Amino acid sequence: MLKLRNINKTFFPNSINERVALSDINLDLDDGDFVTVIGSNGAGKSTVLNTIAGKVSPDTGIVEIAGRNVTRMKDFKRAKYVGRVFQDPMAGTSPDLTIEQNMALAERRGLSRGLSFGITKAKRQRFAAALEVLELGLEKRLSAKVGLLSGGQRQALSLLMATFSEPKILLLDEHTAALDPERARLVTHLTEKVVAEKNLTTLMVTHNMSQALEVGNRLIMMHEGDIILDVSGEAKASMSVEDLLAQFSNIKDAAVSDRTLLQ
Ligand SMILES: Nc1ncnc2c1ncn2[C@@H]1O[C@H](COP(=O)(O)OP(=O)(O)OP(=O)(O)O)[C@@H](O)[C@H]1O
Repeated sequence: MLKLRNINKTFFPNSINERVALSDINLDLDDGDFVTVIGSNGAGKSTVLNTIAGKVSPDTGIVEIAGRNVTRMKDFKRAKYVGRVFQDPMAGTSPDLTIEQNMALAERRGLSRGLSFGITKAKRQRFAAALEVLELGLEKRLSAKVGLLSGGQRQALSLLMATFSEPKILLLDEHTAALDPERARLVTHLTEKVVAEKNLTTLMVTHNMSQALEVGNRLIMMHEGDIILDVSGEAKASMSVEDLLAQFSNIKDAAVSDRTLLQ
C-alpha cells in the first residue's frame, strides 16, 4: 500500500544550518498495516510523515501509494489518498464552522472546491451515523460550532474527518500527546476502532513507548534519519518498554534521550 524507496532529505544543504533529516529510508507497508513510529527528538519521524503527505519533497527517492508514484504530486492533490491528524486539536478542524460544515469539507477533500457546503438531509444522516461510532453524542450536535468542543472531542472529530473519505494511508502525528491521559486513552481507543473498521493502512508517531507497543501490528524506531528497528507480529506483542530501550542501546550504543525515555 505504501512504498518508500531510498528517501533522502537534507534541510539547508551546504550551509551552516544543514540538517540531514532522512538518510536513505526504505519502508513497505502492507494493506491494513498499523505501524507505530518512535524515536528521539529530531529523529526524522515528522519528516517521514511530511514526505508521505507531500508537505516535504525528498531530495532523492520514490514515494508510492497504492501502486501509484506520487513523489512529485502536490500535497493538495495527494490529500485524497492521505488522511492526517496532528498533535494540536485545533489543527484538524475549523472552530467557526459547525460540526456538519467541517464534515462536509472533509468529505470533499481532494475534490474541487465549491462555494456552498451543500448539506442535504441524506448527508446529515450520513454524518450523524459516522459520529455515532465515536459514542460522544456529537451526532446530536451537528449544528454546534466546533470551537465549543473539548480538545478530546475535537481530536476525535479530526480523526473521523481524516478517515471519512477512506484514505489509502492514515498519518497520525502524536495525535494524543496534547490530551490528558483519560482523553488520550479515549482517542487511542477510537483510533483502533476506526482503523480496524475501515482497514486503514496507518502510521502513528508517538513518544509514548507503552502506547507504541500496545497499539498496531508493527513498530519502527527511528534515530538520526534512519529506521533502526522494525518489529511486527509476535515479536512486537511480546516486547516490553525495557526490551525496546535495551534494543535501542544495543543498536546505537546510546541511551534514549529526553521525552522518549520519560514516557
Ligand atoms: N522544515 C524544516 N526546516 C529545517 N529543518 C527541519 C525542518 N523539518 C525538520 N527539520 C530538521 O530535520 C530533523 C528531523 O526533524 P523531524 O521533525 O522530522 O524529527 P522528529 O523525529 O519528528 O522530532 P520530534 O520528536 O522532536 O518532533 C531535525 O534535525 C529537524 O531540525
